[in-house]
Amino acid sequence: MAAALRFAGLSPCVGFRRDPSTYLPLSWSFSSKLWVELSPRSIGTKRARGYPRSRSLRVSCERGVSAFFEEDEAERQGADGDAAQLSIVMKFGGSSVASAERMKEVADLILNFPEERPVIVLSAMGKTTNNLLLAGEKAVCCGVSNVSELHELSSIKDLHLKTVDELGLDKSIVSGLLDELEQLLKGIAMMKELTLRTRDYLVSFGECMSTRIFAAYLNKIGVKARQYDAFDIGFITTDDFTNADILEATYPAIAKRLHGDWINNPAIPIVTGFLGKGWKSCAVTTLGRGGSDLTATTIGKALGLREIQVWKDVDGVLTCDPNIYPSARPVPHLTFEEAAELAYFGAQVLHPLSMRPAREGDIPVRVKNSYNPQAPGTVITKERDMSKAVLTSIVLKSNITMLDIVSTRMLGQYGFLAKVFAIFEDLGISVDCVATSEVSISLTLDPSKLWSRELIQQASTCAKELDHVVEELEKIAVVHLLQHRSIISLVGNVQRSSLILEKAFNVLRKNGVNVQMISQGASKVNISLIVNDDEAKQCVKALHSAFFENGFLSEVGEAEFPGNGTTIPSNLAVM
Ligand SMILES: Nc1ncnc2c1ncn2[C@@H]1O[C@H](COP(=O)(O)OP(=O)(O)O)[C@@H](O)[C@H]1O
Ligand SMILES: N[C@@H](CC(=O)OP(=O)(O)O)C(=O)O
Repeated sequence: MAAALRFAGLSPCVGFRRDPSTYLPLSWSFSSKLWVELSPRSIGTKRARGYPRSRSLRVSCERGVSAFFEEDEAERQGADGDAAQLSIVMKFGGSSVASAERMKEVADLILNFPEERPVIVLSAMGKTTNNLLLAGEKAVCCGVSNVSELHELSSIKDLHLKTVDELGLDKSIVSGLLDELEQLLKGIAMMKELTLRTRDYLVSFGECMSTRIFAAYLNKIGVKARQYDAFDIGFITTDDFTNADILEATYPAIAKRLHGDWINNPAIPIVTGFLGKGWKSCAVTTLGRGGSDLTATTIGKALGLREIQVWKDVDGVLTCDPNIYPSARPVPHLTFEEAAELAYFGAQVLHPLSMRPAREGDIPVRVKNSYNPQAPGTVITKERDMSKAVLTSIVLKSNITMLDIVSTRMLGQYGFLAKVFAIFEDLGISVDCVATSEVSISLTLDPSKLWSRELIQQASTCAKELDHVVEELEKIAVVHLLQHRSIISLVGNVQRSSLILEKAFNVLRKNGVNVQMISQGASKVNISLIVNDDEAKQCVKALHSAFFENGFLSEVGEAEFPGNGTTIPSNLAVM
């Protein structure tokens, strides 16, 4: 859904957003000051068909100069011919493409929907990203001559060469990248340093290899496919290596590239998840762990697709992390807001930012199980019937740091909260949950920033950073740093917060647990309870039993899941 526009002899490209109130940068490389606006006449028809019918687009620059453009003929033809449009995006995570066998199954799955014209987004095979990160860390201190012997490097090589072999493909599809990877690790060993920028380049090998293998396999079995590296087709990000944000300019750029190629020579696009290109550095960036979900929703919005599918190894978004509670059940329907809150508060199943493009584009997201495609999965949409909903899911985020901050001045001191938050702003640390009075404040620190540092094993840096926060706060307050806490988030219909809290506190009281802080976000879909780390898992199990397994009024009730005879563990007290 892109159009090439002619302007003063240039052909900058734009994609069309669905929201008529928003404007697009015409082209990130062309001029960030130039914006494109769809003429009002085009909005209605575009919403209905996913493409603007109007041929006239008004373009204005900051000084108010306007001009009219004409769409490129070839793309107009493509856009008008509905049969030619790409229709959905399907993202397959690492577990879905962990082996040759799995890749064949994914190919079958795609072929089972011949009426769809999907864009495919793939993550790295199995545990490849973790192995790349570990190999990088070991390379820093193992010495150049020992790099070839690194266990993680051997695992990566074995997995990819075996997969290529079992799929009957040529070794050359990955051998060049594997050599390059080894050279990179030797470079890291020589420098004895692994910067965040190099780390992102290092992990990018995972997605670069999985997509090349899969595209080659599809071509081999007679299904035309084309591989794309996201950083080469317009995924423009900030330069925050390991946690980059996608910039607005990405949408028109990828729409133009994917749509243009599809019109000229249709082939299923196979795109690397997780990766982007820093807008200043032009280096490879990554979108944070699990970032392929975000790649998929970004493509969905950019192309105005009908549906975004994320294929996992579970039957959808579950009522709780199955690693904590194996009998957790699939949640049939969620709103974008609920899913975003679940992801933000720690449910590993979705990337925390992945709901944003889907919500902005109003495109349904379906979470499906590639190991069990028959399962209905979870559908995530803008709205759902909340009349019977109470609790949707319980999420646990462990190893949280909590701060109790009490003003050293007496009551009536205005500006205290502002001063506290200014300190966090200065230090670039964001806050998760907050509870306040006029002179005191309890808060938890957003661990995502600290997590990424933990990943690179800079625990000492992390501790130093916390010391620094406390030092600054102690200039205006008495501060207690409380570590090893957990946030239990109750995501659901907070219109019924009294009911949820009554039930939850009864369960916690019977289990002898004292809640140390409670916070209800403005989003009104989440109540967070802070407890000690060592009590948290038991609490989640007890809460899950009480809310989902005792006939308690809940949208996820027995009627929808007949025959689920899960028993309550005997060591838990529930209502
Ligand atoms: N509420 C939840 N619902 C579903 N899965 C969850 C939830 N919380 C944690 N998980 C974990 O998330 C995993 C799926 O996410 P992820 O590993 O990122 O998938 P993929 O790599 O296939 O994209 C599941 O295997 C499960 O262990
Ligand atoms: N491979 C990356 C990106 C990703 O999204 O992976 P997955 O879809 O397997 O969670 C990671 O492990 O973080």
